[in-house]
Amino acid sequence: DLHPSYLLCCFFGPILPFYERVIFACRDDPCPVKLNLSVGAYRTEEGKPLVLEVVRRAEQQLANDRSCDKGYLPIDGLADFNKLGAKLILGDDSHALEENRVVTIQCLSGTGSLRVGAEFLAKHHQQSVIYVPNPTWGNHPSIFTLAGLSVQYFRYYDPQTRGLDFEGMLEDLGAAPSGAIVVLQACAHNPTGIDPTLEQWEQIRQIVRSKGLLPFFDNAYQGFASGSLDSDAQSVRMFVADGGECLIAQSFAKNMGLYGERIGALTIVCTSEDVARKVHGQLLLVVRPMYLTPPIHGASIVTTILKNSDMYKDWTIELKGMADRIISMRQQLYEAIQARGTPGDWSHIIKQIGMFSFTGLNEKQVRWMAKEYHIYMTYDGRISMAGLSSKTVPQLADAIHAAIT
Ligand SMILES: Cc1ncc(COP(=O)(O)O)c(CNOCC(=O)O)c1O
Repeated sequence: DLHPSYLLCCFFGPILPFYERVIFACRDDPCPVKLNLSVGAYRTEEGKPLVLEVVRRAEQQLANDRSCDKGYLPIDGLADFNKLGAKLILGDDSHALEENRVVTIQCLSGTGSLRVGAEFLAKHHQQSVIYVPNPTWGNHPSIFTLAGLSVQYFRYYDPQTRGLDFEGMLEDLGAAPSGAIVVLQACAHNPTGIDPTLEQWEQIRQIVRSKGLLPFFDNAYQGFASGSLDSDAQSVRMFVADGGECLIAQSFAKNMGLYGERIGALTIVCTSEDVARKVHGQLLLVVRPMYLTPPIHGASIVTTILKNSDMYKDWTIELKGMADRIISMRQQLYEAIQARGTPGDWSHIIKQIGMFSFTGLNEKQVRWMAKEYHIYMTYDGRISMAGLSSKTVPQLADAIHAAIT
């Protein structure tokens, strides 16, 4: 009969994911000019979180609407949200939507969509092997393993070129067993910031289809990468257009700034309306014992914005503003590094896209920069470009120069 505290101590051992260790080290650093570049959330030029103006207007409209209540949503969430969210990623002219081959259910943001999809696949898909990029978002392996899938990796990042290991990726996908699930980050790859070109996506699509692999898109940054919702959806739409099956995890955390509302959706594109109907029923059986029904507020905000053409337009303007600020930070950091004559080719800083940049700094250099310059990033050298501002770019460029030379 183990004493309860003994059990707890077994669980809360010293091993914290490196992500948390960096967060705590930064939090505990008393330096007034410390710089936290490890958090994957947008910050303004002033370093503050951003609530979009259009979100505030939508919330005001909801607050004034006396017909709104706080009753349970259905298990699959807010119907209008599901419909509008599916159109956002698949496109207004999607044949899959016209042919009723699409199932979309509201889930707890991107993470919840990935988990529900993984639980569904573990239960119904004939292959339990799921391939993820190497490297990938740190939470992917746990989400899929806990759902009962067996995680394998395909080559993705080439440390020599600090770019995509495209040949290695194709070779690994070509060697995957038929029916294996393949996780593809739709845009703004986390942690590398490296996306395939459209031509490369087409080659990836051909090998996935020819090998009978099942694509599972993680679409956490639509519109946030390039500033265009349609451009950032091209990889997904390329696959859906060929009539094959795929899963898509959607998040409104980054592109609508709704991190804490936990609003997202899982879309499964099927080969027929009849299969879609059966898949929908099975998804309800996954969700009900997991969390019964999803939260209403975030879904109401997104639906209010997506169904009102003026609010939708205003959202796209604010969204492009966030993407443009990050792109500007990339350009400013690259120029500051160049101005210091820091050895090496740093063009990957401006070639990469989205929230993150894989700097190529090693763990020793990252730890030294934290100690000497109070600059914090994950130990794999990933920095959140959203954490930078025009004022702090010189501080980071100085630190990189000192760490390299
Ligand atoms: C690729 C990817 N998928 C999914 C998600 C999940 O996002 P959410 O569940 O908030 O929608 C995220 C969120 N990233 O978290 C920040 C970080 O890596 O520091 C993500 O990056």
